[in-house]
Amino acid sequence: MQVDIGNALAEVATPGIPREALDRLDDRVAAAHERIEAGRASDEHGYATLNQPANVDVDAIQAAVEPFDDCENLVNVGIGGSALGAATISAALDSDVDAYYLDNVDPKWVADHLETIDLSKTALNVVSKSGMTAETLSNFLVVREAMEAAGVDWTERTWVTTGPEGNLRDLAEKHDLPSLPVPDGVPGRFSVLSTVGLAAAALQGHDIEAILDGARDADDALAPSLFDSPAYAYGAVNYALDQRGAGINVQLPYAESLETYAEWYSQLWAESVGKDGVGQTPVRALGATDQHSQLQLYRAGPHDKMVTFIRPQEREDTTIPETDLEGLSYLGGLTLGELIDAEFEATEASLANAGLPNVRIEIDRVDERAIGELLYSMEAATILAGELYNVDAFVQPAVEWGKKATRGLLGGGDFEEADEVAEKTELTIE
Ligand SMILES: O=P(O)(O)OC[C@H]1O[C@](O)(CO)[C@@H](O)[C@@H]1O
Repeated sequence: MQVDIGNALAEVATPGIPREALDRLDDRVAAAHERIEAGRASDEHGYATLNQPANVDVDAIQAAVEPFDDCENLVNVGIGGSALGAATISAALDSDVDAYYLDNVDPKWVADHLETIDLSKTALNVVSKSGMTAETLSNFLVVREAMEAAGVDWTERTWVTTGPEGNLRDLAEKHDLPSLPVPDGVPGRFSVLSTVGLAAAALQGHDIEAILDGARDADDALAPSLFDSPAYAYGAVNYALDQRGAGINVQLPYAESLETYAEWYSQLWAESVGKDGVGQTPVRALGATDQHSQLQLYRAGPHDKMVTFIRPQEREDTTIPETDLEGLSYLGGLTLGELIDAEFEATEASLANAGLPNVRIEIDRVDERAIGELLYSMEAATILAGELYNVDAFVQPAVEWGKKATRGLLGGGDFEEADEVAEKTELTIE
């Protein structure tokens, strides 16, 4: 993986990072790296994330999914870190198994899926670190009922990935379901390179050893200087630009297979650094599509953002047929890969020309090893940024109020503010 930070420097960008400021920041990166390495050495909560490749029991994962190797579909019920990592790998890589990620509790969306998926040929993976998440348990109960209605023995089609306690662990024990543990000391959003992300990948026939090899490549590339470490360079530049006013970071992958990656990155970054009034806001976008949507704002709007361009250096390709269409004959004989790469470079140049800071991330190709390297690198970048922001990157207390309010509104628990859940003045426009 390569990270080009040239378009984030003050020589070309506003806001930009003066080179001497980056040199000073590098001293903080070195100290942060030392802190991270100490946390890894003692398998400290959160820092243990970066030890994942060595801690994954690949044989246990393969054994857990082996009973389902006849399935045509995977339904993964989970939300947040219990879905987005596995979904990122599914979206990136080809498989004969159709994977569906039921994370949201949109009733029509869930019902439509259950009407179209042949549940008799489906493996159900229920994933929840806590085993208590309302969306996940509700969707599991709905899918189980649909399986029963379809005459499918759900206990023969289900495995569970969860912590040592909670409703899902109880369910697995009660029905003797195959189950996988979630790793200790790894917050859900950081758990893709563990059972949480890799079991679904294994079931889809992906080479999880190659994914872990890519993660090891990224681990090997960590160094006590941002100038020697692509992952730390990215985390440090995001932080430094945020400090200078680029409070938004647009994730702009130029590959449909990386669109879900932008969603995964958004949770990873936002839940990790969004604390104590600080934290850059990740925005999910897609190239070339958003050149016809948001680019106007990126180039001519406020310079309160940076853009992260991501692309594979190698692509499968398709030739554009010759044409005599007025003004478009130049496209004939080119390939769609040449076109999207030209758009990538032209859009990057357009933003650089307008002085908007941007960073280029390039991976070799969209395959297991490169995906593993990208995912691990972003985990390391986020952990480094947490050190630079001086926040605890491994908790997410701000999500709890809403959860309690939801339970309070539904009678699922005491929540004294329930009747003040949405304080607003009456000004409804009809
Ligand atoms: O895996 P669980 O415990 O169901 O949590 C799902 C998601 O919910 C959160 O805890 C936020 O509410 C995320 O951090 C986590 O990835």
